Amino acid sequence: MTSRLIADSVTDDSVVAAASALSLQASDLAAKKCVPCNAKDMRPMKEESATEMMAKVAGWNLVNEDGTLKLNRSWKVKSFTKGLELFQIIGNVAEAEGHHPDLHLVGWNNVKIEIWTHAVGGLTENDFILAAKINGLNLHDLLRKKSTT
Ligand SMILES: C[C@H](O)[C@H](O)[C@H]1CNC2=NC(N)=NC(=O)C2=N1
Repeated sequence: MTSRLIADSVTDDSVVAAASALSLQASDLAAKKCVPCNAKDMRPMKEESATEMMAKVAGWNLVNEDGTLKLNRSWKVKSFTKGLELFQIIGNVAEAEGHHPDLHLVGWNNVKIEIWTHAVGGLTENDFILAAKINGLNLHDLLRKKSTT
């Protein structure tokens, strides 16, 4: 499986600059509700549109995994149990939205969250809504300092 980083909202200057201008839009995104993924007309987002959306989800990466666009973000947590707590907090948001991330906890304290719309095999606005909602969570007590990678 080859995974190619396309853009991340931390190091890409143009995205960071846009992010400050769009930070208001980020909260707009977090206020939206995910829609059921079984709509027949649902199509995966093009890479260009996804890249434009990255400014609204600070800290997330856009990757292309063998043709499937995905969002991901990693953190180091303070302990294995804090990692499980983080999964539960994010899981509650996912259940409320009816839209779910892939949760990885490896090497006891390395958390990686991947989000994409499985029903269409790529990214939809649902994925960005979920990422924006996750960004709105207070995970401070669970994360090791300097834990966003
Ligand atoms: C009907 C309902 O929207 C689907 O079962 C949902 C559940 N959660 C989901 N989550 C994600 N990430 N992708 C999906 O396609 C998906 N489908």
